Amino acid sequence: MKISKLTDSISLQRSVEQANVDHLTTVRQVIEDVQKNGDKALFAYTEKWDGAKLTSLKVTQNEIDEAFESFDGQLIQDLEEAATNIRAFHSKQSRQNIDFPLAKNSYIKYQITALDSVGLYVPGGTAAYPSSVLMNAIPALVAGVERVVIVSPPSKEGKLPASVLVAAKIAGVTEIYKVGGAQAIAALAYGTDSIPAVDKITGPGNSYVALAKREVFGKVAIDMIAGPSEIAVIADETAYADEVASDLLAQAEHDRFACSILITTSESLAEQVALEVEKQLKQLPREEIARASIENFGHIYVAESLEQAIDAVNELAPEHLEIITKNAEAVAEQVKHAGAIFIGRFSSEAVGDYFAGTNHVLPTNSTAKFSSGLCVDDFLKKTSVVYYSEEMWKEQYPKIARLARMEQLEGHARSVESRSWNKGDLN
Ligand SMILES: NC(=O)c1ccc[n+]([C@@H]2O[C@H](COP(=O)([O-])OP(=O)(O)OC[C@H]3O[C@@H](n4cnc5c(N)ncnc54)[C@H](O)[C@@H]3O)[C@@H](O)[C@H]2O)c1
Ligand SMILES: N[C@H](CO)Cc1c[nH]c[nH+]1
Ligand SMILES: [Zn+2]
Repeated sequence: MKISKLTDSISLQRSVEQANVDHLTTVRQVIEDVQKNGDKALFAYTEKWDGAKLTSLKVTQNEIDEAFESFDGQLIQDLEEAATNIRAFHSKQSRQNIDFPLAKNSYIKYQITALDSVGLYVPGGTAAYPSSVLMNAIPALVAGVERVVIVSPPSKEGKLPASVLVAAKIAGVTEIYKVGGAQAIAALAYGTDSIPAVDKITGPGNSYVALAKREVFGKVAIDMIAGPSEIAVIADETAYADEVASDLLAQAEHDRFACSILITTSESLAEQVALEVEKQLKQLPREEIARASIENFGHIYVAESLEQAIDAVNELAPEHLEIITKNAEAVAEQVKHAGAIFIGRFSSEAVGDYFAGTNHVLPTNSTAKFSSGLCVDDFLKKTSVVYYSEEMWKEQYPKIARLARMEQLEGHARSVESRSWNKGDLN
């Protein structure tokens, strides 16, 4: 792994930027094709990129039940416990209503409603992500969304992994389609004969998925740009090099475009971590992916001070931030921009990826500067409501009419005044 001194300019904007341009061209063609040719295009792309020849996209109840019955009992228990933790944390998230009484028996408020339909993207190109089923579906169901749809790419045999179907059953989702990538996002946005369109698409995926979500935004809502995974670790001389290396590799193994960055105040830790990464890479079954990610987008920076490291992280706004230093909680309080923070050596990112109860669908590519991780609010809408009594209107309408005329909007002024035209109806 490359080691250099921390300067002002470090970035998560991977040189994928160039690759993204190519990916974007593909993504735009795919979306146009799905819009025009519907299911036919879905079948063609599924054969091209997933190697599966399908004649129908929908997973049957039978397939879900069979997967559940033949699945490892211990893993079902573990998934159920993870689901319980995720549900507990997300159930605490507010559907906070603001009831705001005004004078003269009037009021304004928010009316909070769940979205009617959402499409959850569950990645599956190079690995199965049952954990992403739970992370997407539980907040949607806690919010009260009626139609919750999962899309995920099938294997060459035309199947979804049993683990994904089991997690869907545990979460309580039954509408599942075997389609992934940009074509799945296009289908959810525009609808096809097999897949009726949804109102919002959430969930993580590779750069094709993330770009496709960005392209269909406006036709549907999206949660955020949750692309190839990232981690930044701030560590000082108290950290263990082998532990830090294992955390960097845990992200690198997700994707060739994943990004793992260590910022440390200890030169000696920097050197040891670099050696450890090389050693541990060989122990990973996904060595090839992890190595490509580390070689292209992995970096160790030596900072002059903890303050410099924190400033750099706030500039990076990484998807995940681990803090393995003395007084790590105090350091965490100084972080403004990160998708999720993991404090201390016993809270490695994998704890949150699977189990703690926080959400692992998180903003990447520095979008944590303005986006949050997936939560119940992503599946809710707030409609403002206004009720003015006649007395309230009588007192306020001249002010409102004046403001309208200030904007030279005579129609607005007349509209608020018009209630005085029919005097017979007033008290
Ligand atoms: N940010 C987050 O919250 C988060 C969470 C979990 C996973 N992830 C990320 O999800 C991603 C999972 O990636 P994945 O690839 O394993 O699965 P994926 O499901 O995201 O993508 C697989 C699909 O990509 C499409 N594709 C592959 N090669 C293509 C090509 N050459 N042209 C057009 N389309 C192509 C195919 O349709 C395929 O079905 C990783 O990047 C991982 O880091 C992110
Ligand atoms: N680290 C991923 C988010 O970037 C989430 C995940 C799922 N499974 C394992 N990890
Ligand atoms: Zn992970």
